[in-house]
Amino acid sequence: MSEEGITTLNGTMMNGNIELTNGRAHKEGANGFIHIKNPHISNMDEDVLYHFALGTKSHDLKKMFGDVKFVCIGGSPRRMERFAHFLVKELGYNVPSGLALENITNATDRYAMYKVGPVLSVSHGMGVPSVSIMLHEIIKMMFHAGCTDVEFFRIGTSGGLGLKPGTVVVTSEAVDGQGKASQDNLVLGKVVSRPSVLDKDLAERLLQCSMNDDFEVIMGKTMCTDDFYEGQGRLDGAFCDYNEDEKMAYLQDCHNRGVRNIEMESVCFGSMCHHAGIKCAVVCVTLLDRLQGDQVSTPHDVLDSWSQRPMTIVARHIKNRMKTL
Ligand SMILES: O=P(O)(O)O[C@@H]1C[C@H](O)[C@@H](CO)O1
Ligand SMILES: O=c1cc[nH]c(=O)[nH]1
Repeated sequence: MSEEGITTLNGTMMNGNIELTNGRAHKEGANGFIHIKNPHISNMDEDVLYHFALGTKSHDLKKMFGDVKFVCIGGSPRRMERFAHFLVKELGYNVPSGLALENITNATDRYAMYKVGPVLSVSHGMGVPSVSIMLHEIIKMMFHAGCTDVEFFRIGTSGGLGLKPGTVVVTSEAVDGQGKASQDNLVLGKVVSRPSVLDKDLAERLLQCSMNDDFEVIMGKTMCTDDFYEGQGRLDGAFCDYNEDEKMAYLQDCHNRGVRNIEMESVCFGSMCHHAGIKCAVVCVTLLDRLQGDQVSTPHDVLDSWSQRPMTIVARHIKNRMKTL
């Protein structure tokens, strides 16, 4: 292990898991390090991050990503490219004229990734399987790069419950369709359940980034489902075995339990970041009020401008944090 704490892997036995921290010996509870709870990684000759077309031998991950302090993720590649351009403006970076921001993963089209100073903007596709693969690889990438004190944000869209469409929700707690704040995963045929934990302080700070904007920012629980249609109680999927009263009773019950919006990644995001010792937050705009209907019929140019709102909030937070780095 190097003194600088960046060159080699270091294994420590913790709570029955091999906990790898990149660099300096890791003290239990010490903040800042990315935790890879996998004893096999340190025995591997090379770690290929297949879906990003990156690897520990083919790329100098430390040089490419060692300075990253913020990882912002969202479903759509185009939106995350737009966020990168927005950051260039907000953070005052210069992209030499004639040059475009480069999609770092352009050898594959699974995910898109842009880097603006200490910020990564990465797409994750739709739903838990897609975001889970992406997070495994991005967490390992951060680990191999020796990154510390990294904050992760999901910047997304959602269906609101009892909110004016266009309202932004900062998630206080991510729960599944049964109200559980944990992610169940089938591993070797058995259910492995891990708590989904978002950082409360980070959520408060994000809420305070709301200014005199023409939209509201509120804090509330977010429900994460495995499906957009039946999973979110819609009546307009290809299949539906319940009636409108049953749908409304379910959504009203969710609302009564404090759920203010519904999307498809937050529980997994909170569970994987927490397992890796990463502070994380979820900020989503609501595209419609699910107590009023199911179809997203607002024109796309309006939806596009609404999807900018979570970016505005997170960019303000990043600017504030960068003053302290
Ligand atoms: O971050 P995005 O807006 O892609 O996330 C939500 C949840 C699903 O992935 C998708 C459904 O339309 O939008
Ligand atoms: O209703 C909605 C809107 C966006 N994303 C969702 O998951 N649900």
